[in-house]
Amino acid sequence: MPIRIPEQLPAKEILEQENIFVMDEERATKQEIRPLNILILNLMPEKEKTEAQLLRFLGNTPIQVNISFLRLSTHESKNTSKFHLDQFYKSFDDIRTKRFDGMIITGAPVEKLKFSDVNYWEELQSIMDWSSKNVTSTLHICWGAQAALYHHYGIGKYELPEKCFGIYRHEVLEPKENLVRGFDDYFMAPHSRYTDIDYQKLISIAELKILAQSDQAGVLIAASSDGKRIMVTGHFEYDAETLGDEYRRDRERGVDTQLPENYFPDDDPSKVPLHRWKSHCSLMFSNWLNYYVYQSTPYEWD
Ligand SMILES: CC(=O)SCCNC(=O)CCNC(=O)[C@H](O)C(C)(C)COP(=O)(O)OP(=O)(O)OC[C@H]1O[C@@H](n2cnc3c(N)ncnc32)[C@H](O)[C@@H]1OP(=O)(O)O
Ligand SMILES: N[C@@H](CCO)C(=O)O
Repeated sequence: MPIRIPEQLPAKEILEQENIFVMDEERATKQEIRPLNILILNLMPEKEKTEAQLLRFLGNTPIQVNISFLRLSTHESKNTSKFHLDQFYKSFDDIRTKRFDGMIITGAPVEKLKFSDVNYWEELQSIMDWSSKNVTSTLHICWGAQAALYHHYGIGKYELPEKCFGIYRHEVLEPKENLVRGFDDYFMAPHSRYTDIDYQKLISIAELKILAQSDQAGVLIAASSDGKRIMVTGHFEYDAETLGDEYRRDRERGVDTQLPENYFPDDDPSKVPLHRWKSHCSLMFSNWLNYYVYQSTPYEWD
């Protein structure tokens, strides 16, 4: 939340130069407060796990947050029960006339497919177009980020020689950007994907900024300059055990997935991994909800 101080206080200028969020009294007296409405398009097969992972971080705010879950009508879910979806999820038709302050589009295990071969691609494109007009800021995760970069900016993806799988060190490239406000210069974050985005095309698009990247894993966070679209290519929201679960799942199925890098203590899968990215993930979600959603969304939509 911003600090409120008198307009003339000398510290105001110093703090503004450091990019600390300072609100003068005039704006503060005009600011109205209401709960935020956040929509989550959950494309992950194990939806209940993802719900808990995201809600854990969205719940860390002094502002009330109303959550709605969105499902696709053009895809029948194999791994989540119809009962759960009917009970807790809405369809695009249910919400298309509404406005949301923020939206999250999750990852999905479809990255090896061409976008057009994903059976819900057309519906997802309609939802992404709708989000441009009806949502203040949309946060896209992993394949959701690849889909947004392709759909909105024509940035393609390509298959990596080996799965990008582990906990990698990232550098903050734009420390004054609100999304990474308060981040350490370097921080850890998980990746779990077989594909990567076309970096040359990404840097050619003036509207996009890279906020954080890793020498090994590439771009982690990119954002449009107006903050309407945030793309996170990794899985910041994953629990401590998630990469280990994916590793064991693949091994049990005879898939030759390598050990997640920099993950198990001593690279020993029998040892319990530490959660070393939780605080930065928490900060990123708080920053997103505060600066890109709450401070930017209209009090009353037209
Ligand atoms: C790059 C990223 O975004 S990473 C995020 C994805 N990672 C994860 O979801 C990790 C957890 N997932 C898993 O462990 C596995 O997907 C499992 C165990 C749940 C299921 O694996 P499998 O049995 O091999 O595959 P299955 O045939 O059930 O399909 C898995 C999912 O792929 C997706 N999928 C596969 N083919 C298609 C297709 N043509 N179009 C759209 N979605 C597809 C679906 O989401 C499907 O799950 P759903 O029907 O429940 O939504
Ligand atoms: N995180 C994913 C990658 C698949 O797209 C998994 O291993 O399940």
